[in-house]
Amino acid sequence: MKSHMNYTMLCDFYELTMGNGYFQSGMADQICYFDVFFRNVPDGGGFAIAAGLEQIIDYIENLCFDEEDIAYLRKKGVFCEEFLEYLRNFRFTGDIWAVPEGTPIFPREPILTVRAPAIEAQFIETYLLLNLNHQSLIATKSNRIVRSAQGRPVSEFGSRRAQGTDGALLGARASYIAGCAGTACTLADELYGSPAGGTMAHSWVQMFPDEYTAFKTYCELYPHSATLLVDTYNVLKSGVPNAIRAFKEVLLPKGITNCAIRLDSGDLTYLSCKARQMLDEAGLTECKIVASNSLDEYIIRDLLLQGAKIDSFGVGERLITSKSEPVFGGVYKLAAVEDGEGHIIPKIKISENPAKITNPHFKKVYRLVSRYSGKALADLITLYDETVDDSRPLELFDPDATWKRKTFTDFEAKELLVPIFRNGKLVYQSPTITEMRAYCAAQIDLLWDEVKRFENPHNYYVDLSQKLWDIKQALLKEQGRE
Ligand SMILES: Nc1ncnc2c1ncn2[C@@H]1O[C@H](COP(=O)(O)OP(=O)(O)OP(=O)(O)O)[C@@H](O)[C@H]1O
Ligand SMILES: O=P(O)(O)OC[C@H]1O[C@H](OP(=O)(O)OP(=O)(O)O)[C@H](O)[C@@H]1O
Ligand SMILES: O=C(O)c1cccnc1
Repeated sequence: MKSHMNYTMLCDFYELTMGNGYFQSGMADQICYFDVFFRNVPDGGGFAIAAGLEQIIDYIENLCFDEEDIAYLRKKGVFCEEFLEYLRNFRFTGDIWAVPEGTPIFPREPILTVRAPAIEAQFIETYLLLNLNHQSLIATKSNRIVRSAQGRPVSEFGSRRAQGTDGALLGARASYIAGCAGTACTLADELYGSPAGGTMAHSWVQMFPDEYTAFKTYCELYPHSATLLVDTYNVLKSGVPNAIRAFKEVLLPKGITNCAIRLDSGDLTYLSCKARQMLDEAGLTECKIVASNSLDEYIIRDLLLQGAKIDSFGVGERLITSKSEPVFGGVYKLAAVEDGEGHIIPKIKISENPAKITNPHFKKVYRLVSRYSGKALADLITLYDETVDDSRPLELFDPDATWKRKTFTDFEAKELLVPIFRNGKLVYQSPTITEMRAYCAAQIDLLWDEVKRFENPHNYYVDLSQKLWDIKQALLKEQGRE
């Protein structure tokens, strides 16, 4: 990263008023456990992809109020002087566990857990959520689009239609982790290493006296990366013929056959098939066809079903805004507190909607992967001090319909949440973005196709251990809800 922006004040005001309240009520140092989890996979998908952790690490490491912040808060007239003084030395001193970026995640399981003194744990909620929510949303959407392209590269083209600078930059980052081949966004490459590249705009073609001169000039300037936009005037009557002429006159004499055209309007199936035929007849069999124009996973799937001859896709607005479902819905909920003598007291949040009742206590998440098929079987949420013994058969049950039971054998149990901060100190070495991208692809490979399909995906099991289930039931009973 080039520069560190301090986002300490990017909190919801109630985090400060509650902090001031905890401070004045003598609860500042009470240790709390909060979980981040989400409830629904966007677009009715079978899984989501976690992203945004690196920005959270950066935020936590740089947490501090400066004199201007303190003066501003004093002016609000609601904070006591002792609390403002406390904020002067405010740092994060707690623990954080999280799933690595690129991990496939499922509803209701913790994807990040915070253990920290009350004020600190409460204070970081908004920044944590906004990062995980945004980048997980874009990673999830991007991965759907990438999968719909069935191995053909997808470039992220959305900066110009993104919702603000972070929407563009961090969206490009998340899309790369999730499988996009690169981005049109130059700064996203410089900052995060998502490879930047691109083609040309219609204005380039319009700037020249004629289309052929525009193409020829571009090929002369960039002989090794010429992708010519062929739809400014008429794709089949002028765009493709002029591109063929430019390739033949400028590139072929140099022995360069690696070139491309881009289609950005009209019927992409019809035009790509016709263009393919024309290129092949001209001997340009290696010339690739790129398509763009308000694409998403459904249109791409449709184009390929129709037999479109498209080699790669540029996808902008519908990816970078996750247009079809623009909210990820991750939440931050209190799961437990400590009583001062090291005992963990589980806490629950009740709702009329059973799906919204939280899972109490300090927890771990295991992913069970079959040694036989190599596929993920289920995730199991346990108490923090439970260990899954994967050398023995394990019976799991549906937490909402406990008579539905299944025994798993011959599996490997892998913990998903890894330590990120210990006593305020960073203990995690972030992988490179390329490693995250490779990890993401490998983890998605563990999922059955049934979980990955777009329509009515198979419901992946996220179960509770017996001990955790018992504690949840006991808390529900206490609240008269059982
Ligand atoms: N064969 C196809 N099957 C399904 N959808 C397609 C096909 N070809 C193109 N599309 C999609 O249809 C939509 C057409 O958009 P639009 O109505 O703006 O037409 P256009 O060709 O872009 O027109 P314009 O010349 O104004 O740019 C885009 O989202 C595009 O990706
Ligand atoms: O449709 P999207 O998925 O968002 O993909 C990005 C779009 O952005 C560009 O169009 P724009 O009209 O902004 O500029 P141009 O003149 O270069 O085509 C490009 O040609 C794509 O159509
Ligand atoms: O490089 C491109 O072709 C490009 C970049 C941004 C938006 N649309 C297209």
